[in-house]
Amino acid sequence: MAAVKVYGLPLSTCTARVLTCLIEKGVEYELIPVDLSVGAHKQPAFLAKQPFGQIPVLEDGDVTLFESRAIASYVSYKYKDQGTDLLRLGNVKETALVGVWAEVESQQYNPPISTIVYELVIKGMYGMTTDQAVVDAQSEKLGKVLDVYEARLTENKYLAGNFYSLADQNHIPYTFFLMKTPLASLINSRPHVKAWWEDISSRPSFQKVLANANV
Ligand SMILES: N[C@@H](CCC(=O)N[C@@H](CSO)C(=O)NCC(=O)O)C(=O)O
Repeated sequence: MAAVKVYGLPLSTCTARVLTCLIEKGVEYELIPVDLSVGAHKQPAFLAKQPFGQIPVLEDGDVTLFESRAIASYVSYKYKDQGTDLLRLGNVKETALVGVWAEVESQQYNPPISTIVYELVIKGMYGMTTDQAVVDAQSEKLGKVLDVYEARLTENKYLAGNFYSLADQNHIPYTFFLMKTPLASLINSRPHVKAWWEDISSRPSFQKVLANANV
């Protein structure tokens, strides 16, 4: 029985963000499915773990956490001496740059890409109609963010420097879904961004998340 429990669904983007981190750090975990389709995440038992009623939640002994990025940071720090060095704690400048680009993912990249994925992927799963005006507006915003990434990745193999880090890793789940839409062009039209995406998404950790989700 693994000490670490993750409540979520294997291909929910935010659950995948946590699972990818656990695997990259070589941490055993048990995934406990939460059936969103029946509203299990809105029931009192789950709300007691996650007051906003969203997945994922991580339980590690007497620690119960939510917010996937905070969970990934916790895992990266607690298990800093095993698996990939995702926080670069031996070099304060590198740690700081990991923090900058992890925040860029959350504040600049996530808002447009999560809206695009909702409109082009999630809505379709529930027979809802895409709002193309929203997609167009968010595509323009994401394009501007990716222009910054293209310039950064021309100088550095990864976002925080010439090392893979949590900053890169946090991008993977939503970008995976974007690449299944016609707006994959936003990534593929930028050569350094495209090379970066192909590199980070081919890592065994994320490939194992996909395999476990039968994708
Ligand atoms: N900022 C949070 C977002 C969690 C979230 O939206 N979870 C979704 C599934 S993943 O896309 C969710 O639980 N949706 C159901 C709902 O919001 O009711 C995080 O990073 O963990």
